[in-house]
Amino acid sequence: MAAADGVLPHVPESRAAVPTTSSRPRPAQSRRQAATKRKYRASSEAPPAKRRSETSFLPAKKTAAKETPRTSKGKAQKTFSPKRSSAGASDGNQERKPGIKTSSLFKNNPEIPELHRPVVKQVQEKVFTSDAFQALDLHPHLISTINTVLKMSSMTSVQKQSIPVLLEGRDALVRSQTGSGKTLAYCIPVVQSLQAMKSKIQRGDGPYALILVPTRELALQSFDTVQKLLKPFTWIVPGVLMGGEKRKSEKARLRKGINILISTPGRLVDHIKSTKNIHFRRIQWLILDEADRILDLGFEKDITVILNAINAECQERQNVLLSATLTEGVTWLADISLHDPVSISVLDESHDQSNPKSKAIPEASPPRASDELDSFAIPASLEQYVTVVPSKLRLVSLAGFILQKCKERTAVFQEFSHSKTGVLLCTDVAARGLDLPQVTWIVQYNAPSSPAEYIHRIGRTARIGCHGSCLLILAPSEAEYVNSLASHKINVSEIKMEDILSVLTRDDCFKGRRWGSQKPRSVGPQEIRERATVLQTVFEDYVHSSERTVSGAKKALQSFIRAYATYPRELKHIFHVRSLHLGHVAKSFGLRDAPKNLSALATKKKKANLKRPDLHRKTQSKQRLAEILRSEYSSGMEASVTKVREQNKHAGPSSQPRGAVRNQRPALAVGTN
Ligand SMILES: Nc1ncnc2c1ncn2[C@@H]1O[C@H](COP(=O)(O)OP(=O)(O)OP(=O)(O)O)[C@@H](O)[C@H]1O
Repeated sequence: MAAADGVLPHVPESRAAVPTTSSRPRPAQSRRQAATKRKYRASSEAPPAKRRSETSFLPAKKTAAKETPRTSKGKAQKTFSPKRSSAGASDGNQERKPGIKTSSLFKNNPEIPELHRPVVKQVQEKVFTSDAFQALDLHPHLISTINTVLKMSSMTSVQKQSIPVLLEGRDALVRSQTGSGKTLAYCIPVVQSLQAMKSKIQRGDGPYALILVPTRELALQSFDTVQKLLKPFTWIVPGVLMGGEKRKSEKARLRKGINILISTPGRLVDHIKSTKNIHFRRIQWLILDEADRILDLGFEKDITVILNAINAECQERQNVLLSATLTEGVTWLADISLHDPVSISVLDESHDQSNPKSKAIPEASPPRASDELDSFAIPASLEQYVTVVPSKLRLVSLAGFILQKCKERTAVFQEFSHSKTGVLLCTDVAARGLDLPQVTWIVQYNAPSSPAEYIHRIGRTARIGCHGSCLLILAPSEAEYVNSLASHKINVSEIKMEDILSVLTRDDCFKGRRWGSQKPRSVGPQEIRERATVLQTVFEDYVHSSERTVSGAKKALQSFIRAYATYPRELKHIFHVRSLHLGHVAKSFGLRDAPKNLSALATKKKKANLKRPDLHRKTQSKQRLAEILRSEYSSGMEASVTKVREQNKHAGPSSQPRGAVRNQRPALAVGTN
């Protein structure tokens, strides 16, 4: 048992607000076997009391040796009224009301394995150079805008390498780490070249540059940068198409004229198919930003449609493809979109700079899931941590961690009133490209499905040389994932769960109720358990306080479980729905038990899977489609949803937009100053 080996004193369980069942000392091996068996048991098959192991919070031997005999208070479950239990957190109320179960957080958990994480040498890139923008052959007004409006003086490495190449008129494939300044690496050359055109650009000319990005948030972010750079060049009009807005008003803006057009692929295809006012006659630049994400979201066919539409009207243009991670998919996209590109990789400056590519567009063949290259560059200023937490304790650990990272109350209040701190609860929609400079911690409440996804999520912090940290929360059965990260040269340090939960001892609002006239005891592991239980009970009381919140928690739980279906084959032995104890996972969403239909669904799916793998594939693909229909990416892009449905009809499950289900995975950004 890794947690707190040999350091924590034991407090008799029977005196706790949430007493444990007593158990006799058990040899380590049989405990391990019991843990393995439990691992494969769904909530409907809850283990009988006599097979329950002692808490995983203390070292096995010590717990066993100091075991307290069962007393009349030592029942598995205590009951409280929701009102009392919430209030009890602050007033130490001793009353109990029957009917509502209190969480037994520290029992029946699988053992937390010792993390043997290999230490690997991470790939690193230099972010900044000492070269000023003045060194580039740019319009003086553009330079002063960069200096005064954007408040930037020296170039980043990727900017120093890319801008001159693009100003020469070459196509480029640009790869550099998250938060290294790729947006300006293409925006500056686009603005420089368009303002310098001999015949001055007219608004009514339509698009000269097309910038494709995967999400609306990114579209707005790039639009903002372009708009700032265009300050001195008011005759060039930027515009954004991204769904969420009425198509009619987008059409009207297109009719008036947009010279630098920023769009998500789905929305653009929508307009290509339905809007007469869109044309590509004068396109001089095609930029594919966050190319890997564009592919992850299943936009391959949209990109092919867009390329064909542009090629039909104009052949001569500059093409740029940018990505933080290089995948086989990105290489495929480079093949179909770039002509004789310069390959720019900040990581490896000696890389072959001439890499002729054909401009012919092959059949859109979706890239394979396991297509990431071996290692990824991570900002040197980004500290990475992992914590192994049993499912039941996930929610309180997350809350404890957030509490730990926030400051004492008055300071927090003052900062909040100035909107400088906050916690952003988000899914993977915020994992790519978003530039939130104040974010100091990224917490991953569940693991990403690929190292590339991991890199993008953590890349929302430690941007442009700033300091940042990240925490990945893993279940005990998922601890092996650190080896998978290490094989991609990703190093993580461990934070113990009890160190996270110890923050609860700092505030008496988490104090548990006392039995009888017991004196307050010193702060120890038992105190931490009690307080974690109080916090969990507050969560459960809140969730169960209305049908709406219960239903929300159930949906979140369902999404969480479904997301397990999307882990690639090579990670299935680590992340598999069968390794989850649904009742325990339910607690991590504030539910007291696993919803009945959920376990039925899992069992049914398991059976179907065993008997008819072909049927299973079909069910899975239907589920994926359902997810896509609900996905946040689909909102405002009805046409692409219909199109996805069409694609599935004609091309079968292999053409499913990859990663769409992954959107449901929760990620979390914590911003503290
Ligand atoms: N030369 C520079 N000097 C200072 N700050 C810069 C410079 N270039 C870019 N930045 C800032 O760095 C941050 C990250 O830039 P950007 O979003 O372009 O990174 P990125 O490489 O596209 O990241 P990702 O791959 O995560 O999308 C932004 O806040 C941007 O304003």
